[in-house]
Amino acid sequence: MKTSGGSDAAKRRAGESAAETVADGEVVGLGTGSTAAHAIRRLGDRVGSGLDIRGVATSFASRELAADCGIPLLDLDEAAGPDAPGIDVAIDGADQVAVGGGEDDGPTAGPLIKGGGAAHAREKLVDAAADRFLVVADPSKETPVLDRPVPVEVLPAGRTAVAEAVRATGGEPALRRAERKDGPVVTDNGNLVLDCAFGAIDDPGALATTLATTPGVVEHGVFVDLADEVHVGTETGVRVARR
Ligand SMILES: O=C(CO)[C@H](O)[C@H](O)COP(=O)(O)O
Repeated sequence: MKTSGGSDAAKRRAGESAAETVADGEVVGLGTGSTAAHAIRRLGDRVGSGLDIRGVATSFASRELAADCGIPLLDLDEAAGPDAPGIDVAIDGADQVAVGGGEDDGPTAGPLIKGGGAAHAREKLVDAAADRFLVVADPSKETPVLDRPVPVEVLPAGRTAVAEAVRATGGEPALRRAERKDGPVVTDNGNLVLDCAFGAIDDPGALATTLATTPGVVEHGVFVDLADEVHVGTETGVRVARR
């Protein structure tokens, strides 16, 4: 399991806080990464105590962990068809989340960057299909303005064309390389990832549209208008920002 960012205790508080909101009978999208893994483990504990849920995994890694934790699983196709149960809630991590001031009603949940684990294509399918999407994060992920490189999953044959298109919009693409093998990271879908630096992203919606309409792009890691709640674990508790 890839880990990143803040303390494991903060990630655990965030993941467990979101897992506690899941109710009996729900279908639950299971995110990817070290923070979402805490939510999956907590859900596994609750299943062991009688909670009746079914999970929809967002990656090979989350499927393996959920199976190890005893969570019954559905494929996304089984969960999302016209006569299917749908997804009640998804719990997933983020590499960066824009959290607004919200002085009267508390902090507000804004857009995200995801894909540090190269799972953002399936994550977006599952998170967007859910009635409630809960983001779990530690404080190192919060920012007023998104500025991390955006992971862009590309068809291998489109790698150079997409890189040129990104440069034409002022971005700087870098092919993600594997740490434990010579060569690139290959996603669960058999594609490559370009991490594209744009500096401060003043208009995430516009960037999302530009990337989504670039031929060769399978999916990008800008998630706009999807998060309903952001559970931020701290060293002492959990803060929740709402949409
Ligand atoms: O988007 C993701 C995977 O594609 C992860 O949710 C994101 O990278 C956060 O991971 P972590 O909780 O380990 O910091």
